Amino acid sequence: MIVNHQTPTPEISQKLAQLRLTVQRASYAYYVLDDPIMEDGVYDRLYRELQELENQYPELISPDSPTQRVGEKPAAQFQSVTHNIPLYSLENAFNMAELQAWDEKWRRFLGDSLPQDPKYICELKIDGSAIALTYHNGILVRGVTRGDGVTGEDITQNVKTIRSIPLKLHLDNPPPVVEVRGEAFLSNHIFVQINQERQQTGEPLFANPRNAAAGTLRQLDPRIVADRRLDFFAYTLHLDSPNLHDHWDCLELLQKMGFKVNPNRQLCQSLLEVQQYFDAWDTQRRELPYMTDGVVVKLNSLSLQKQLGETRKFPRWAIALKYPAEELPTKIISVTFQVGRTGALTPVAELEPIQLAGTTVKRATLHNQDRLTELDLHIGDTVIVRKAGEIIPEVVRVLPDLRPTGAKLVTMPTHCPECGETVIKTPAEAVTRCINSSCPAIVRGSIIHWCQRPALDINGIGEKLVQQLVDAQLVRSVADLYDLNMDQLLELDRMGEKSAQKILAAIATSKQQPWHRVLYGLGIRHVGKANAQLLAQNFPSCQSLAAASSAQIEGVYGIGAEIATSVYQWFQNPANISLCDRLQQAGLQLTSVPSTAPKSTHQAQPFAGKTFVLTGTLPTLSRDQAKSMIENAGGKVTNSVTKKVDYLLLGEKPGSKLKKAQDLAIANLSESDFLAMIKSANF
Ligand SMILES: NC(=O)c1ccc[n+]([C@@H]2O[C@H](COP(=O)([O-])OP(=O)(O)OC[C@H]3O[C@@H](n4cnc5c(N)ncnc54)[C@H](O)[C@@H]3O)[C@@H](O)[C@H]2O)c1
Repeated sequence: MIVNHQTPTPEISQKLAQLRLTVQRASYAYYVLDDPIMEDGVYDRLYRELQELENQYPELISPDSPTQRVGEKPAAQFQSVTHNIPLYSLENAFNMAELQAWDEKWRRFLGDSLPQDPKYICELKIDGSAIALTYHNGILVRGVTRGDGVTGEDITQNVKTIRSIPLKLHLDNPPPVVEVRGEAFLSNHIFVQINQERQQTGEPLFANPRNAAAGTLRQLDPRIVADRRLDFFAYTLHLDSPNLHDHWDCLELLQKMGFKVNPNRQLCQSLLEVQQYFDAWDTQRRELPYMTDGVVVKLNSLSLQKQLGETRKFPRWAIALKYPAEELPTKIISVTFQVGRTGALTPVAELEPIQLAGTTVKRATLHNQDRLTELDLHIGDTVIVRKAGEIIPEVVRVLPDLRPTGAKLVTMPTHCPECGETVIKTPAEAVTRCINSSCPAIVRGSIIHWCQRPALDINGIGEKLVQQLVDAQLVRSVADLYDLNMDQLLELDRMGEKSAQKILAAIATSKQQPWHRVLYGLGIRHVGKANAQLLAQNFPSCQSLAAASSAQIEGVYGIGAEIATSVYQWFQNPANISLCDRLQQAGLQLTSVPSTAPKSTHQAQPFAGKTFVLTGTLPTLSRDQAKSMIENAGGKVTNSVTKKVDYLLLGEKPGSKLKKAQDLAIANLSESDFLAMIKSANF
């Protein structure tokens, strides 16, 4: 513990009070209302910050600080009862270094009486709600929520509805008293089902299965509890017996007594093995039908556990090693504005760097003016940043309680930060745009897009070279790339003859790329890879597409009105027509082998009456694109897998929907199957 002997400044006291208030509010919403106001990762981080400040200034610790207790005292819905043995929380570790520090700490605590080769047990940390069960002579007499660890609520009637909790222990000679602890939880698909029902009846949705489980346990009507099919894994047995030497024995005995014990436990000889278990389960856990948020590491020996005992909040012999959060709080240092290839200005938050889901995040997108207004963002704000999967980090929320006094509101600029021209805001789009087509940022963006792999795939032309080419005014549009010569390239900084040759060769090769990639490369708004393919299939030449009416373009399955208008308008601009002419003269493929004529708008709808569910990431289509293609073809997209679903459109890293669909024998479609179905219906 770092103890600071300086008196806290008024700013520190104020910051700590604000932080305490925010954590208190979150804790109440989470434990008492089962309705969290922030992500767990965010809570954990703020809690840590509060803990660290309190460690630095112990005189500022107040007895009502969330760091001073386990959970919250529940609302007086059920009878409040004192636990026979306190129900502790677990200390958290967020990385291996913290796990190592815990290991050193308990070893230090034991001093000379350190045992030889202590073993660890790793168990999955089930994201449910802890309950304490008491059995008298083998009969369940009491079930209690954790509450604040000392007192909980008597929910015996509700506990009796959980089928995986034995009402009578499977023992011939049960001891007079047995205490069992474990986690009550809901499977993911029941959680989805409950929320669907709540949505239909207009009730607020549960944020996650854990809150849903906690909320269910505290339902006053046991019939509702029974209906929700809670499940239970036992993980602690309090029983004095000479035959029990370690935690592993306890888990086996619990199983014999008739409890479900999570089968994915492992005995580990070292922290390295613990790490291997933790890493392996980081992916495997996504296949489980219930949520887990970490691994609980426990010392196996019961005598060691006894020697170490507990602090006021945690056992010293166990720790929860949490999987990295995808949302964390940090601070806004400043906001910059990026101009994209379409001229759209994107506000970007420059952040105090944080480690998020395995990478350092320093910047996050703020999308557009509407988002800025919605967030009411001020410089210096503490914000929640999310990075899920491959998605660019984004600011999802502001914590206004933690705003510094006098903080400046962030607004969109009135002039383009690149070319200085006045920007315009299109009311229909929520986008602020620079409309100067020779704005260097727009030119650079369109050339980078042209050279990227899904477009013309010109190897060797990256952002730096594009910047040089535009700055030297050698390239003002993509067509200029095809006029570049050796001498011009050699004049650029750090450009050798070999590199220049390679670049010219790559530019020449790009002339072979098919029409749909040229179309994608043109960067017409809303025309992504899949749409470019669809359009090129239906309009086999640039000329035919340029001559098509908006209605004809919209007649292509998968092409909505917005895309059609954007394409149509693009070809109405004479500058774009002359760009296409120049590209054609340069030898690019603006025609494909004709296979079809533009489609009429009156085709049979191939997916009429069919219901689709999407899961995972598709190779080329975004979810929105796939959704609009299905809807344009007469189909319906829903979120939950039920018997009424006809197809599961399956991408990479699918979620639990895949398992559910397999159980219900619903047909899977890959993206290529799906595109083939659309295509065959189109021809
Ligand atoms: N989102 C919010 O606003 C908010 C507010 C308060 C708390 N929280 C979350 O709650 C957590 C703190 O809650 P907590 O005090 O219950 O601690 P915890 O959930 O971090 O860990 C302790 C709990 O783990 C559970 N557990 C699951 N599997 C277990 C196993 N195999 N062995 C032993 N225990 C197991 C038990 O219920 C135990 O009580 C934090 O992670 C925090 O993110 C979130």
